[in-house]
Amino acid sequence: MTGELPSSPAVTATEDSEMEIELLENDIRRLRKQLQEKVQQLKALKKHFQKNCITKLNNDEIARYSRQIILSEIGVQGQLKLKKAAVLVVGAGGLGCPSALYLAGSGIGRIGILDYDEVELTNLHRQLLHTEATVGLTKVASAQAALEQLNSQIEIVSHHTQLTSENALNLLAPYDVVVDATDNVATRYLLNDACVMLGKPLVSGSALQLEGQLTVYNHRGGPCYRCLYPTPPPPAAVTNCGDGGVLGAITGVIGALQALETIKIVLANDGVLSGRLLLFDGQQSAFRNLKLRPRKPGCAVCSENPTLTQLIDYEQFCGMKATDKDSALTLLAPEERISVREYHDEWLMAGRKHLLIDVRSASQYEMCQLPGSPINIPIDDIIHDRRTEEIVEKLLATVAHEQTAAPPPLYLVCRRGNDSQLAVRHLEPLFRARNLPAPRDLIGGLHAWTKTIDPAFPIY
Ligand SMILES: Nc1ncnc2c1ncn2[C@@H]1O[C@H](COP(=O)(O)OP(=O)(O)OP(=O)(O)O)[C@@H](O)[C@H]1O
Ligand SMILES: [Zn+2]
Repeated sequence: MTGELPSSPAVTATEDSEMEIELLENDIRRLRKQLQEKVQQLKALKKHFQKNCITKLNNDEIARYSRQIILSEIGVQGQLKLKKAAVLVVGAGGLGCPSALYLAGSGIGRIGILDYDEVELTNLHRQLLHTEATVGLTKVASAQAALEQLNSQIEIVSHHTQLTSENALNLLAPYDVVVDATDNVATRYLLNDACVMLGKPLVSGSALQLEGQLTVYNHRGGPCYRCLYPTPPPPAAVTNCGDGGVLGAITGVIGALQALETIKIVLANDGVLSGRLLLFDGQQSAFRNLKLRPRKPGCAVCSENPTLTQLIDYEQFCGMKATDKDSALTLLAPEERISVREYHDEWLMAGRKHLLIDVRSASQYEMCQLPGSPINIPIDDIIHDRRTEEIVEKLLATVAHEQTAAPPPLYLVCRRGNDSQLAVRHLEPLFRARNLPAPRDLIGGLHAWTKTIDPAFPIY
C-alpha cells in the first residue's frame, strides 16, 4: 500500500455529474432569459396590435358581445372601437366596482383600476367585485381577479397607489377616458385639472345615502368641474359614505351609468351627459336632468388663457384630505380631552359620577354603545342648540339629586373623535358661563375604545 489515494472511478463519476448539473443549470438560465425576452416581445407586439391593428373580432368575441353588437348603436365597428379603447377607473369602491364590471363585460380592451386602499368588511354591501375571501387584499388586486374571471379577452391593469399631483399626469396619459369613482373633493379637483391638461373626458359620479349624481366633464367643449365649482365647498359641508351612509343599490345605479357614459364617449355616440347633471333620487325612484352652465370663459384651468397650468396641492386648496382614512382632527387643547384609558379606569370602572353623551346619529348609536349607559344626543342637535339646555338640566339635576355641591363632569364621545371635539368646542363657552365643569371629549372615540380597551367592541 502506498500513501497515495487511488484515482477511483467513483470520484470521476461525481465530478462528471457535477459538471453536467452545472451545464444544465446554465442552459436553464439561458432559456429562462430567452423566454422572458420572448414574453416581453409578445406583450409589446400585442400592445401594438391592440392599439393599431384591430380589424376584426375573433369567434369568442363575436359570441360574447353578440347581444350588444346587434344594436344599431354599436355594430361590429363599435365593438372594435370598444376593443381599442383604454379606460381608467379611479377608485375601486362603490362606484368603481359596478362601472368596471360593465366596462369589462362590454369589451373595453384595456381597463386600468387605480386605488390605494384594501378591502374591508364594511365595503362588501356595495363594492361587489370584492368578496369575503378578498377582505384584507388590495382593492385593485381583488378587482383585477374578479374582472379577469369575467372576461379573459381584455387587459386589466392595476395601479395600487394614491393618485397625487406628482403621479396623476403619467398615470392618466395612456388612457382615453377617465372615470372618477372616488369619494373626496381634493381628488375630484385633481382629476379634473389633470384631465383638462391632458384633453381627456372625465366621467364623474357620486352617491350618498339614497341619492346619486352623474355628469361628464371636459367633453367636446362642455364645462369642466372648475367651470361650475371654482372654489371648493367648506370642509364641514362635505359628508362621505362612512359618515352619511349609502345604500349599495344606489352606487350600483350610478356606477352602471358611468360605464354607459364611458361607452357612449368611446363610440363617439350622441347623448353623452356633458353640460347636464343627472340627479337620481332612490327614495322616490326619480331621475332629473338639469342643464349646467356652459364652459366658463375665465375658468382657471380650461379657458383659453388658463391661470392654472400645473397641478397644485389639492389637499391644501380644499382644506381636506384626499383620503377618507381616520383623519385625526386636533381642535382641542390636551386639557380639554381625556384618553379612553383614563376614562375607562378612572371614571367608568371607578364608578365616579359623570355624564357621557354619545354624539353620533341615532342610527349609529343603535348599532353599538359604550358601557355605562351613555345618552345619545346627535352632534347636529348640539351644534344647533336644540338640546343643549337638556344637557345642562341633566347635570344640574344630579346636583339636586345627590345633594352635592358641584355638578359632575361631562364627557363626549363619537365614532372617531372628531365630532366629539366639535361638540366640546360648541358647549365650552356655555358651560363656562354657567359655572359648569369644562366638558371633555374621548380622544379617538369608539375606534380608540376598540383598539385600547375592548377589541370585541364593534368597529365600523
Ligand atoms: N386619491 C385617490 N387615489 C386612489 N384612490 C382613491 C383616491 N381617493 C379615493 N380613492 C378610492 O376611491 C374609493 C371610493 O370608494 P368608496 O367611497 O365607495 O369606498 P371606501 O372609501 O372604501 O368607503 P367608506 O367611506 O365606506 O370607507 C375608495 O376605494 C378609495 O380608496
Ligand atoms: Zn373649466
